[in-house]
Order: sequence, then structure tokens, then C-alpha cells
Amino acid sequence: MSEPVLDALREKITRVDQQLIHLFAQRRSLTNEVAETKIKHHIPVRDVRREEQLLVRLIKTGQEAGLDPHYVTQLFHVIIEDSVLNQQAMLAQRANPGSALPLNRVAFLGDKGSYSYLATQKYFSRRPGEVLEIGCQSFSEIVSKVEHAEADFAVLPIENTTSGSINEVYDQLQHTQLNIIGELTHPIRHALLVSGDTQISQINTLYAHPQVFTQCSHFLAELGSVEVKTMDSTSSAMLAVSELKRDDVAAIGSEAGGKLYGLTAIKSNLANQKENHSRFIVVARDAVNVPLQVPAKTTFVMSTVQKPGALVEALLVLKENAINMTKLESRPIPGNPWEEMFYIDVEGNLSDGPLQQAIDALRKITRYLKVLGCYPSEEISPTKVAAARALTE
Ligand SMILES: C=C(O[C@@H]1C=C(C(=O)O)C=C[C@H]1O)C(=O)O
Repeated sequence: MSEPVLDALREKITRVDQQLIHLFAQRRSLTNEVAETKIKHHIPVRDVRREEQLLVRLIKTGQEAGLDPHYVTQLFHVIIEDSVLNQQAMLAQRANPGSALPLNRVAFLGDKGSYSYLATQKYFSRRPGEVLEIGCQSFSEIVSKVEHAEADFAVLPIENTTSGSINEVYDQLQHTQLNIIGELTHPIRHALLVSGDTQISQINTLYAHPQVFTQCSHFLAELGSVEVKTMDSTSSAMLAVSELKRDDVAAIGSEAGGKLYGLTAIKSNLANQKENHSRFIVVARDAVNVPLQVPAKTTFVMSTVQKPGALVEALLVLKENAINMTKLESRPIPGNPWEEMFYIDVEGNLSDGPLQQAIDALRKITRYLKVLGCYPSEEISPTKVAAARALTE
């Protein structure tokens, strides 16, 4: 809205924002140059000490300029995360010459606006080539599209910080020959989406994916007696509400996704936990090479022999090789009651000695072991100590 008394000040703000954008772009191209140098001289991408020093100095400068240390820290966490992920993507591309496609055909759950759609956009924004989105109705359809070369990649949600592991995706991994080639985490911010000017008190029917209902159970309890309609994706819930054009229905989904369907968010932060994130995996027919300079993760699946302590014995192999396990999930084996398949994520590169040794040792003591993929880790834990230290110095 135009407010003549604010015009002059707003013009100045616009100019500052434009300068900020140019400065961010300048920083981005400098960090790209850093990546080139790291490739040439085999230097690891992440340098946490450099990040700490940089943050301590920025927090001090910020304080002198009247900026809150937490504000400065938050800003630079975002900037540094972007810089590290960008450098990792550059190194990963160099390590896989010929893998860059002019068109990446990506299969995911739902349609435009689903969380998987947003994660797909985010992952491929750092990679060359256009994206052709292939929305699917089920996880098995997604996997089958890549298996039959109707898609090049699939983006699949594997776990959520509120509702836990997505079992159906784990079960798909048990049977497929596809490889995990990447991962990403994406914040899941559920909002109540309506068409027109519906108020919360008018809502009788709520459309959402079952996972979403689980993640927002406290909000649902507060809402009282509404009919809950489960949909096979967030985007189909949003589509249903936009097509119904009624003032007593609402969908739960992301605000950004809702906009694509002309829906308005009338309440945000509906998840039980404030920090609600999903981790997605990216799968393809061919495995990728992960350069040793990039933090890597490896996922494998195994079943142990039927004897007491077999799992402990297997985990000890990881300990003996100083391999850090980041996730352990068990799933039943169809047709073999009471037997379990264990899915294990570890930090480490399959082409590195200790992990190779551990996998070789595990093959000897397990009944079955299959590596599902080695891929760059995108969990960039932010450097935390800087703010506290800068404040006490
Ligand atoms: C840019 C670099 O790479 C990474 C990103 C950093 C940044 O964005 O400032 C700092 C340290 C590294 O973790 C670098 O090493 O200088």
C-alpha cells in the first residue's frame, strides 16, 4: 500500500535491500572461488574453526552497531549453510562428470505445492539443469517411475522430527535396486489453509495427509469436533479445498503451497513441535562418487543371524572402526515373522578405509547386507559456541 509519508524512507530501505542482495551475490561468488581452490588442493569443504572465528568477529561488530548477537548469529547460520551446501554441490558435480542432465525428471509424492514438491525445488536449485516435476500418488509409483527410467530421480520423505520414520518408504527401499544419492532436510511448517474468508469457527471438515494429522494432533484436539478427511498428499488436500469453494472446509499444508491453489493461511505453526523438519532422500538408478572432502553419509540395510546379542555384535564393529551411527531403524521382513531388517545410517564415505573395513567385517557376521547408497550429508549443524563466547569476552 502506498503511504506518502513513508515513501522517502521506504525508498532508502529498498536501496539498502538491493545492496544487500548484491553483497550476498558477491559473497556467493567468492565462496565459489574458495570451492575451486579446495578442489585443486584437496582441502575439506567445511572449516568449523574458520566459521567460529568469523561469527565471533561478526557478533562483536554487530554489537558495536547495535545489533542483537542472536540476530547476527541466525543470519550468518543461514548464509554459511548456503555457502557450504553450494560448495558441496560443486564438488559433487566435479566428482561425477557426465552426470549433469539438461533436464532432471523428478518423481515425488503429490503435486505442485506438496512438501515433497518444495523439497524437490530446494534440492535441484543448487544443481544444473531444468526440473521436470512428475507428481505421483504413492511411494511405490514414485520408485517404479525411476526403476523404469520414466524419471531420473525420486525425492522421498524418510523421517520427520515430530512423527518419526516413514515406514512405507523404508519398505520400498528393501526391494528396490535404486541408490540413495543425496539427502536434504526441509522445515515443515503446517498452516490452516482456506479459500475465501473462512474463519476457524466455521470449519467443519479438515483435509490433510495422515502424517500431517499426526504431526498436528494437539491442534486437532484444541479444534474440537471437526470431520477429518485423509488425503493421499498435501497437494490433493489443498486442491480439494480450492475446488470445493465452501466456507466450512480447510486444508493443512504449507503457506507457500497453499498460495499455488489460491488458499490463504489463517493460522500457522500447527505442528505439535515448534521445530518440525522432514528429512528427504534422493534416489537414482546409478550410485554417485562422493569426494572425500565432502562430509558423507552411508546407508545400509542388514539382517543379523538369529542368536542373542547379534545386533550388539554388529554395532560393535562400527564402534571398533570409529564409525558414528546417526540412525538405526528396524522393519519387519515380509514372510518371516519376528525377524527384522535393520536400516543403518552412518557418517562416512564408502570409499574411505574405516567404513570399507567395517562393511567388510559386517558382511562376515550378518545374514544379509546391502549398501543403499553413499551421498553428501546435507545436515550442516551450525557452529553454536560463537555467540556465547563473544558475549563473555
Ligand atoms: C568459504 C569457506 O567454506 C566454508 C564456508 C564458510 C563461509 O561461508 O564463510 C566458512 C568456512 C567453511 O566451512 C571457507 O573455507 O572459507
